[in-house]
Amino acid sequence: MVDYSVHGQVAVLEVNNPPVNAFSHNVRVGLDRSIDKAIKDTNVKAIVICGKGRTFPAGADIREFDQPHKEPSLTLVFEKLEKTTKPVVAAIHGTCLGGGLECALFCHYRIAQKTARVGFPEVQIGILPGAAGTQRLPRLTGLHVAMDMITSGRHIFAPEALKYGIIDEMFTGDVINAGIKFAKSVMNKPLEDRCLMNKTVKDADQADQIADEFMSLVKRKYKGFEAPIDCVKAVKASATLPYREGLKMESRLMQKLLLSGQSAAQRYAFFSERAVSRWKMPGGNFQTAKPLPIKSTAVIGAGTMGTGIAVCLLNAGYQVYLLEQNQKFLENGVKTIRGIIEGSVRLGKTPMAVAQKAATLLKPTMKYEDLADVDLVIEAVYENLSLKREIFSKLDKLCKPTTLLCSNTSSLDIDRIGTATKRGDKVAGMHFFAPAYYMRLLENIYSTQTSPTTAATIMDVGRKIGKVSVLVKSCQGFLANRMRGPFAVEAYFLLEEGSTPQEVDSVMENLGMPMGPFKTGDLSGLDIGYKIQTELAKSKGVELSVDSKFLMGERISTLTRTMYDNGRLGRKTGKGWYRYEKPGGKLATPDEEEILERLMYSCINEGFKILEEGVAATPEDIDISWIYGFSWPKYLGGPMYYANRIGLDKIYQRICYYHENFPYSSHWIPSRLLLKLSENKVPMSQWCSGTDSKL
Ligand SMILES: CCCCCCCCCCCCC[C@H](O)CC(=O)SCCNC(=O)CCNC(=O)[C@H](O)C(C)(C)COP(=O)(O)OP(=O)(O)OC[C@H]1O[C@@H](n2cnc3c(N)ncnc32)[C@H](O)[C@@H]1OP(=O)(O)O
Ligand SMILES: NC(=O)c1ccc[n+]([C@@H]2O[C@H](COP(=O)([O-])OP(=O)(O)OC[C@H]3O[C@@H](n4cnc5c(N)ncnc54)[C@H](O)[C@@H]3O)[C@@H](O)[C@H]2O)c1
Repeated sequence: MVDYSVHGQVAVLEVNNPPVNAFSHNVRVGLDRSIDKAIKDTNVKAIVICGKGRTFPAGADIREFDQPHKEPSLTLVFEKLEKTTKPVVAAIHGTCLGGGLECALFCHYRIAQKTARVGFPEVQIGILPGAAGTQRLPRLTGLHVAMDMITSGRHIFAPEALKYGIIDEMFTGDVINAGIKFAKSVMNKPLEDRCLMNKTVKDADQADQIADEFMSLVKRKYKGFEAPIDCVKAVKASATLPYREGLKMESRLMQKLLLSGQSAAQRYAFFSERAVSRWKMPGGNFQTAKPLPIKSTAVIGAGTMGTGIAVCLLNAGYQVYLLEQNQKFLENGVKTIRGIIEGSVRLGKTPMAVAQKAATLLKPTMKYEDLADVDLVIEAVYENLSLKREIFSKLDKLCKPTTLLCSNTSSLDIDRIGTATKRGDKVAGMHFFAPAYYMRLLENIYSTQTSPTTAATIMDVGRKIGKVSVLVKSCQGFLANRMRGPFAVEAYFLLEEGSTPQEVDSVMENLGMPMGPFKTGDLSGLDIGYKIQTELAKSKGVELSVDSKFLMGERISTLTRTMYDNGRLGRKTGKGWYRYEKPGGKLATPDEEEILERLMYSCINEGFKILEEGVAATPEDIDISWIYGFSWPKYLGGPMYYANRIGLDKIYQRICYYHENFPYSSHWIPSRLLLKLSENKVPMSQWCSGTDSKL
């Protein structure tokens, strides 16, 4: 777990725990022994700590937080480093994060490869840097930088770390050689001044003001999250309390956070985000199918989605042909794309070099012929099946045989789009979420024809453009919108029954979602719901009228049509739900529990049906889709995780209750899988990732 070697007078302690050299229990034991050995060896005059393989330790082993803590603790091991009279050098490459950075902060010196990143991402899993990080980083950087890094969890590259004094020097080339060379240069130098515990925090006199500033920032920016608040408290303590007292405060807050439900949910989300990349579909999976190389791409339609998708592709270095039917829309689209990228440069989120390259990669066009040689097309025209089929048929004839043809449709069956071509194996869905350049989720969809190679390629593109991608089977609405369907429909029904948009929204916002269903509807455009409803009716051969309350025996809301007919399309027309007149205080107080249950339990029920049908392979696929597609609060772990926390039998009973009361809404027909799991009291660990037998 820790490889020990001596090079002349320098002992090298190389942490060897792939893939990320996390400080699991046996690494802590191995490091403890190796430190003792190096201290005892009189021939050793300096010590280098580094990581084997791809990285310096990336932190504590997160999986161990679910188990009882085993000694030695990280702090206990690391304190030996600071106490020794031999200089200790952290030689950093890859990602030096969390407990890894804390280890480095106990060393007397830190050097890093130019491409290395350091940071304290603990806040993202609902905890804080609990091995003295909150007390030691401010002693090096001052409160401001430490508060920023610890409350945001952001990683910084070596040049920025050098600027803040977190590292002493940057190096190129081999880590061990650089470490040994540096260690030799500092042998026999006095060490008192290199021990952070002896230092004071340079801007301690402004502790109150800086802490207040960050407290209001985190409460606004990370509304509902507990850890950022405790991070501010712990970092402030570094300036207001003696070192040992500060450590006690850090430890108290850490224990509180570790025991909180939020951290458990956020850790679940961390592993789920990784689990969804291990996709599978009939005939292949992430291990057996290899992605095709993609260099040039095309986006069809320069509207809301097309422009956002183009930004994602351009920022990742893909060439993008942007095709429109209308010259004016094309010009506006190009302006929008430039505006988004320039705005991102101004905010420091996109490097200038990336923006300049993006400008050269964008090829606006009105000619389909320009798309003949591209490797991937993503269509984002109006939500209309016959239009999409017409475009796919044209592309099929025109593009080279290897071109993949994908649609950003929100709901249309990919099989029905694929059959317009003779290359169904190369047709798939790539469903982005609005705004496409911002929302992290990419829902990739396979049809009965799509090949695993196509799936592997679009999952790979998703990764390269920085999305969290899930792969699902095609069905009406796919995973996300199908499950979101009951959520939106119930919200409309609640209105028809007397609630106001503000009331419904605030219940969901109090749960932790950044926006309730009506504000979200205003943002996305209320015409989309109407078009989806009309397309669905058309596919069933039904003509809807203004007062249609049923579609094929199923209750539908008349409000969808009313809003559309009145031109209240949301933000884009300046009026949507939020200029809808409130029926002035005469309605009964809404039953918040019912709002929550009707919105959430209906889609949880749909989630179990999605699992039952294999549309999503795992509950993690669903939860990650909600976290990244609908900004579901990570601290609740996703709706399936949330359902499990509430108890599947309670959920099942309430679903049966609503089914009895709302017989015309098929989304209340209880899921068979939910019944089975709740009857048999199956723990979530058994219906999580890869447990096919559950079905
Ligand atoms: C309850 C009573 C109280 C008892 C008292 C207890 C006291 C405890 C005191 C604790 C002191 C804690 C000190 C410390 O401050 C805490 C920490 O260090 S928390 C961890 C901080 N680090 C992170 O959060 C890093 C997370 N990882 C990443 O960001 C990325 O993995 C990466 C390192 C940037 C690498 O990214 P990629 O190259 O893309 O690789 P993957 O992300 O796919 O990861 C590969 C593989 O590794 C798994 N993994 C990654 N990090 C960890 C980790 N820290 N622990 C465990 N496993 C990790 C990851 O899940 C992948 O595996 P897979 O899931 O695919 O199987
Ligand atoms: N807006 C959302 O929130 C959202 C989210 C996810 C998916 N979607 C889906 O994305 C697609 C596009 O939605 P949008 O909101 O961007 O629509 P939009 O109306 O903003 O843009 C559509 C664009 O497509 C262009 N277009 C139409 N026919 C064309 C053709 N034959 N050739 C070239 N261009 C053509 C139009 O001129 C228009 O600029 C739809 O399928 C929609 O369901 C939308």
